Amino acid sequence: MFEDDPVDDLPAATLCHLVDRGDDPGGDGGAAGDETLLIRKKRGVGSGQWVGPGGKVEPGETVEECVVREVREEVGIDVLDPERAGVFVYRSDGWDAVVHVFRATEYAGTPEETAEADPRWFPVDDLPFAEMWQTDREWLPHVLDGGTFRGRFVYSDGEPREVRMETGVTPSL
Ligand SMILES: Nc1nc2c([nH]c(=O)n2[C@H]2C[C@H](O)[C@@H](COP(=O)(O)OP(=O)(O)OP(=O)(O)O)O2)c(=O)[nH]1
Repeated sequence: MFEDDPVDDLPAATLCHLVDRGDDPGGDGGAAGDETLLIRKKRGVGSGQWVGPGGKVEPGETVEECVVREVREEVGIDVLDPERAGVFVYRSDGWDAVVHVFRATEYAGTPEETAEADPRWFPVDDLPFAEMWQTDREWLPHVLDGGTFRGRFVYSDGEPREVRMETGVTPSL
């Protein structure tokens, strides 16, 4: 899957997909059923789109530390039980990365808008795919359903040109 990629040299990044189950997920008075927290990114790579919170791993930081820090910085909550759900190599004209995807169900605090992100809960069966990275629709349903994946997505001119994915595998490189 990653034989042609310099995975050790690519920048690492994280994404967090928080799933809230129960009668009133998110505590926002919304409908019953599973919901997931997405942010509308205000700046950086992919700004304007809906994505899971996350960002680049800093020097000396583990991916687990990164995902907790990024969620706190972007929406002001503490994720308590992040687990690895997937990993993908992302290649494009201007930005390449290894992206580590986490799933979580426990958190402390209430998501708040920050300078970086506008958070909103979405029903897991009604996600805004038209305003998301195109290849997220390939893997996000598996992650929200408790599954795992590995993928390789090559974009050029903003369009996915190569899409490879396997599910039900250990989410490591
Ligand atoms: N959902 C989704 N996110 C992706 C894809 N490819 C990709 O690089 N990303 C994410 C991973 C990182 O979270 C983000 C790029 O980092 P960023 O610009 O948000 O980093 P950051 O918030 O730490 O920003 P900075 O302050 O470090 O510049 O883009 C993709 O295909 N789908």
